[in-house]
Amino acid sequence: MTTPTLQRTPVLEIRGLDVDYGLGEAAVHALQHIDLTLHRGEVLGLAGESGSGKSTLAYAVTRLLSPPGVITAGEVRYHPRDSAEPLDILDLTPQQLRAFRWNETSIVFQGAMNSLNPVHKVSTQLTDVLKAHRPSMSRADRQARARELLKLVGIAADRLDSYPHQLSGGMRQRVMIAMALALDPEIVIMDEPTTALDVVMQRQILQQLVRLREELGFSVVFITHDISLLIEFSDRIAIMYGGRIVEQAPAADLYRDAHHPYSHGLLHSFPGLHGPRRALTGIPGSPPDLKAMPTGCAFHPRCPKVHEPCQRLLPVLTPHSDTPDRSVACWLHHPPQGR
Ligand SMILES: Nc1ncnc2c1ncn2[C@@H]1O[C@H](COP(=O)(O)OP(=O)(O)OP(=O)(O)O)[C@@H](O)[C@H]1O
Repeated sequence: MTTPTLQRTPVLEIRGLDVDYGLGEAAVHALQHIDLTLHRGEVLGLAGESGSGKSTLAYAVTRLLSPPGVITAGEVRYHPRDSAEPLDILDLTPQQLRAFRWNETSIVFQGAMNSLNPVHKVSTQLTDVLKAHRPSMSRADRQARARELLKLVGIAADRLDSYPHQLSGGMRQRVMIAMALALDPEIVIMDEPTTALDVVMQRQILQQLVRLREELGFSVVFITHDISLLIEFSDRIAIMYGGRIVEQAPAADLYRDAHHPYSHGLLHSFPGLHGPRRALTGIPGSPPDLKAMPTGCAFHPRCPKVHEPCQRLLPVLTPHSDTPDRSVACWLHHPPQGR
């Protein structure tokens, strides 16, 4: 776990975000009422089983959702560093959106290292990003920036002349991270950035990313299936289940004491890298089918703590009264009143 010097200034505020795949009766509600804040300089981890909506959230906030995905409600407010006025990303024109992407935010997708163009040298791929978005930059400056970017991610500058197939998987992934940082974005979204790599390489790359974040001050949304990596490298974690956030907490607090039975199950489905041994229990059953969601709390059919209101009433994400930094959507912690 990192020990951040967190400034609690929001850089991205997601409010009431709903995303469907498809229209009308056939629509699948992939995200429902997502409220989430990314603070400047923090690493926010997103966890949840396959199909819980993590990638949909990443695509929606960058307006990269392709049909049949549609944003049906909500706001995504971006706070530029030098401006008092936030922008609603969902209202940006295509031209504003182009400037927003790369300049302000960038994404490293799942399996990104395989998206390098095999017929172009690393230098061309890095300088092309600069050419497209910084047209006034001279050729020499672009080359210098490309060298600097490779150095940032721990690759020797002489690799600029390599083709992707001449690099290892770890190096290709570092090149993708260098590309994501090319225009000094405020937000970097990493969707399973290191999954294809071995564990040692994954940790090295993430350690470097966290160091760069401290040096350059960007914020990170980090999505991975690997909960131990998430706990180690995130400042805060949001747990998703069936298209909703069911718990949010600082990573250390979540690790010590998860409030939602689903978070508890996720954390006890993997062996921790540090700390005392704990019994692995896993989670019985499988993730919900979004086309036939259970009534009440979507987790209730799998929940070891299920009790009366859970089948009937949907719990909403509610801040903890003593620690407002934590919130949970569970009737165990916020019993229904008068219903
Ligand atoms: N193009 C699509 N059409 C219909 N449904 C989709 C589409 N893309 C995603 N979904 C559905 O939306 C839900 C959320 O998917 P998403 O990929 O965001 O989950 P995820 O948590 O990122 O999963 P993973 O960890 O496997 O990447 C899933 O139930 C999925 O079936």
